[in-house]
Amino acid sequence: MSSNTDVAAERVAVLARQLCAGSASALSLSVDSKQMREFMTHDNRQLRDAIFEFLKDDLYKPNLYQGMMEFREQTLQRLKKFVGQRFFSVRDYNSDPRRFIAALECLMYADYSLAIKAGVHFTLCGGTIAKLGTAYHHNKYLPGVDDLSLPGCFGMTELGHGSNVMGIETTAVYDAASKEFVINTPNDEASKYWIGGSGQHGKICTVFAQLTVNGQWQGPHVFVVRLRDDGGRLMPGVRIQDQGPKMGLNGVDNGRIWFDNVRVPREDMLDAFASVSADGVYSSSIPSVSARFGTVVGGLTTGRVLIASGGIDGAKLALTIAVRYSCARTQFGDRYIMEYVTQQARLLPPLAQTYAYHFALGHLKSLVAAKKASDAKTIHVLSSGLKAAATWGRVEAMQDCRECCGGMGFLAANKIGPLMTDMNVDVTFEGDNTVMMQQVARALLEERAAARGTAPATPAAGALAAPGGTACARTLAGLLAYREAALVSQVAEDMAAAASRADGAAAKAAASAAAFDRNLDLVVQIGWASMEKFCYSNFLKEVERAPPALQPPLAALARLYAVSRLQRAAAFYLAAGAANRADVAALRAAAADLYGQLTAGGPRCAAVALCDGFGVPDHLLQAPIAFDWRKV
Ligand SMILES: Cc1cc2nc3c(=O)[nH]c(=O)nc-3n(C[C@H](O)[C@H](O)[C@H](O)COP(=O)(O)OP(=O)(O)OC[C@H]3O[C@@H](n4cnc5c(N)ncnc54)[C@H](O)[C@@H]3O)c2cc1C
Repeated sequence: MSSNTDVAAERVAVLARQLCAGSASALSLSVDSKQMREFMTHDNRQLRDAIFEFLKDDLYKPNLYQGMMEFREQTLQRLKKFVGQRFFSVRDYNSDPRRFIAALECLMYADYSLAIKAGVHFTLCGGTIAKLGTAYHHNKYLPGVDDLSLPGCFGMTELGHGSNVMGIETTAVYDAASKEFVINTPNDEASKYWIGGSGQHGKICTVFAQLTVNGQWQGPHVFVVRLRDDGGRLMPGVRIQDQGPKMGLNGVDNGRIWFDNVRVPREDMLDAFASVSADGVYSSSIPSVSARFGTVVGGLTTGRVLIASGGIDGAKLALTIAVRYSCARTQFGDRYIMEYVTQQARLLPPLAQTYAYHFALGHLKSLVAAKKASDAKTIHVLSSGLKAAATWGRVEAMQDCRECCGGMGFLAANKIGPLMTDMNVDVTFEGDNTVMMQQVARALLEERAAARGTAPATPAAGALAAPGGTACARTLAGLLAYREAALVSQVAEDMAAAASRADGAAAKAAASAAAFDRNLDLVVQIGWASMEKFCYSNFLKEVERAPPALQPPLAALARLYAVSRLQRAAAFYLAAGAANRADVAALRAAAADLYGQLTAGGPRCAAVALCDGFGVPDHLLQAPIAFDWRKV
């Protein structure tokens, strides 16, 4: 290829060849799981293999009998031993984000508490210092993050302010006489709440506080605050209450923090985007408080990427266990339980979806690694939407996997149950999912307003029921795109109508915002529709990119992903007139056909090989039923 134009032209041609290429229907699909694993591992293969090998250490074997305090100590020891290997550095957060992400991703397979304790320390604390700090902070703190001599916390949330971060009340007032910031918790609702690692072990915390300099409020800024001294004693003015047992994730010591006139040296405000001079002059290249705050939190998307990744990897673990078990377990004679269509309908769409999310995340990580300023908005929107879709998808997939393993799914040794409770919080932290989906919808509504978009034309019903309809990628993609456009249009028109009835710019903005809130149910659906449209089109590109032997099973999974998402939204398409009863029946038939292809062959079927293609090492899969259910 001689130029970018040629590359783009070839890409379009390749995709066009794929669209409506017809059904690749076959009785069964063959999958080389080793080749699939290699294809699925986009980056840092050697690093991942080395960490997986290291995690064979006995310290990382599950201990299901210990209490909370022992679990916390074990998690700390696990983290210390991992850190001692120096697989990566917190500096990779900026210089090699994919390496940083890959190293932390691997921990999730060993234990979610370990992954979160490491994530809070390296990503939320260390990454914030790396991203929002400058050379002074890097030199002062990052070595202590890398060797864990300064266990770190991230202090954003307050008792009264979770999703609304701009509303935090912790204050930081600059005292020019002492050249220090004075940090205070003005009331109990302003106490920092849920702060991971602060209950017992944390020594430093990146604290978000409302900054005032010379009586002028400048909005939230981030300060590195010492919580405990080298001996682990609380610093003057810092009060911490251990939050005790939680629903899950009990290897992490969450705490509640109050600050009472805590003095922080002027240099310890993270100053990549704003600074305060010794004599108390505030300066920033970003003039408005809201834009400044947007830039600050916009730089911290890696945490969200890792939570999305954890959700996807959690689904991989649960699906590998449940699919293997379902293809080996017999019931009512010698029928494998995977032969029941109910079992297939609960396990195979999540399998397809997990592949779709894995590839979507790969795309997101490549955007993060490319570090182009022009991608900032896309990264924000995609990381928000994918975090919500992947974690909500994980919740559902794991519950289905648990049920599909019958009583065995309830046995803690079989891993799915404990993982479900540990991971349950991923729909909430790093941005509540409902609020995350709003970010996606807001971006689309803004784009539509800027483009002065109009309502999309409704596709004619009957396309899916036509010959080859459900095998036509263009038809499937078109319907997914239509749902996004139609929902955006519906909400945009309601917001515009509300604004047109109000007088004056402020009243119009308020009326429009109220209409947005009235439509929040649709707004969340916009988020889903947008992720489905993106994940499917991205999946098709991965099919084209795959080695020829992998293309048929990947194409079948891509098709199942689209078909199952359309099935879910059948009521929408019927109500819109974009589908009829025959279309809905065609979707059901297509799903059944794909289930047949994926499960033909019993224990050696494509579904098992596709789970093996996720590449979860056996020593981290652990669940006895994933190997021989008769030997639990
Ligand atoms: C185990 C755990 C660990 C955590 N670790 C940390 C940490 O280390 N550091 C840190 O700073 N924080 C941490 N958090 C806090 C976490 O980020 C917050 O819990 C999260 O941001 C949600 O805030 P909230 O709990 O106040 O819920 P809320 O924001 O009060 O949400 C409650 C409900 O209200 C809904 N809601 C809220 N606003 C809207 C809206 N605008 N539109 C529609 N619905 C809305 C939500 O969808 C949700 O259903 C942790 C939380 C947990 C549970």
